[in-house]
Amino acid sequence: RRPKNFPPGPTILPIVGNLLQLNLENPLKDFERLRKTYGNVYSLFIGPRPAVFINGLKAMKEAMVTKGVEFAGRPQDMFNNEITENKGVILADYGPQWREHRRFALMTLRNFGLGKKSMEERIHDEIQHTIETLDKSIGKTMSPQVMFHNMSSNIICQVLFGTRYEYDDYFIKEVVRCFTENAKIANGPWVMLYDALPMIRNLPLPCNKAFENAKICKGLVNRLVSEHKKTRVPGEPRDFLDCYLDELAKAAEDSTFSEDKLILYALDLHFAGTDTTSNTLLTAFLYLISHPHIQERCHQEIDKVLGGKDQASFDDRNDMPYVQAVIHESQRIANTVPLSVFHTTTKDTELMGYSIPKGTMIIQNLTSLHNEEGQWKYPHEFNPENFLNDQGEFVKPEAFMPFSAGPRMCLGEGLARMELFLIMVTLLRKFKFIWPEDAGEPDFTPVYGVTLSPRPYRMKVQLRSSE
Ligand code: HEM
Repeated sequence: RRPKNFPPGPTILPIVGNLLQLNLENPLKDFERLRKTYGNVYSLFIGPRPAVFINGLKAMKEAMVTKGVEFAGRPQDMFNNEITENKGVILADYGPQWREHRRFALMTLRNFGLGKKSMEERIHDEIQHTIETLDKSIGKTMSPQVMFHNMSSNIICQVLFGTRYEYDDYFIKEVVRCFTENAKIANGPWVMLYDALPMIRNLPLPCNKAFENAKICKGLVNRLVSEHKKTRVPGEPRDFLDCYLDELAKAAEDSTFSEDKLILYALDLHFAGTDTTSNTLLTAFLYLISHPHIQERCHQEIDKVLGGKDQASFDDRNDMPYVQAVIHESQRIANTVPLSVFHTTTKDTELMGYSIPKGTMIIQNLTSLHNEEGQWKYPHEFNPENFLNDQGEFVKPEAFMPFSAGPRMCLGEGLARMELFLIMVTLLRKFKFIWPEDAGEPDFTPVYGVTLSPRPYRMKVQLRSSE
């Protein structure tokens, strides 16, 4: 039964709750349908566990911004907590471990961005390797899937481990494979059942593959930690691992830092920084190759602003309103993390007049913001005009929240935005990307997972200087 004044929802069945009313392969359409029936704040039972769904800008702002701390918890004792052994930052509950590890990650990202070699340079270095891959495909068609994953993975690897990997290196191939597989398993049908029905947890379920993948990744990062311990110079950190080891050396007794957390913490950041940025890029390029007039306008603006400059800098975005609009529109349409990361309430609270007890699971339906009627000029089509005003200036509507909002908001937003801009501008400056004539109609329906990804596609690569 729903507690008194709890958000409404469909009838709850014993044991399974509302699971049978959802398409477990991809429940996003069901969540939209339920929103139409029950309003912007409704509830569903995942087995015996109640979950409140938040839709639309008004309710989202009240929860995530106005009452941010009250909604800043994370569910524990779920499948994904077991995978990360409660040691990272993404799934850590609201409290000292989360706070200290979040602060540390933000500080490290900032320091390695502003240090000797700026983040912009690191990103540009990696883009050069991608350009080498693309150069080999000029005049041909190629699949961008793994390329963008390798690229995003390497950028965050430089911060975390002080190194990048050749695209055929075992480390990056395995890590990218494990991340992409686990992103689909992590909220797939078997995990929904695992979380809902504790009695099945010891069975050999297909989702257990995620544990094997996590073990492989842990082994790989463990090797890096051991190497770092041998070669580091205390007080002269080369990367995130060194910084953490330095921090451990001076940690107070009540510190939440510990060596056994380091591997999963690094993996947390590596995963969060890989599958998100690359799926956003894949979506952006899918739409650019299927909307050649939009790509052409980007080419014109990039040529005009960069002129004879060697390379783009992140500051150039201020002179490129159209490109900025295209990137943001790609993020809106990509809707890369459609349900954000699940939250919980940290105390008894209220939302839009409903009462929500402490510890209730909160699911942010970010899709509901990105296609909300009244918030966008063109909510249901790919159109950069959504981010341009009548003067052609770039504007960001409030309902744009791909990184979520409030205390748990994505801590990699700054890095991700820099990557998206520099990668897209640099690649579009040099190449024209074309939908292959024999590829049929593009399929824009994304594949469901913790991150949405476009269906695999191919693109033809042309050198712009040869046009
Ligand atoms: C386009 C790229 C990205 C998107 C769309 C994205 C989106 C998100 C979203 C929706 C959340 C959940 C926020 C919440 O629970 O309210 C999140 C959390 C997080 N993201 Fe990102 N992200 C991106 C890139 C990155 C990158 C590059 C990093 C690299 C460090 C990163 C690290 C994290 C971390 C650590 C969290 C957990 C924060 C916490 O729980 O306090 N993300 N991200």
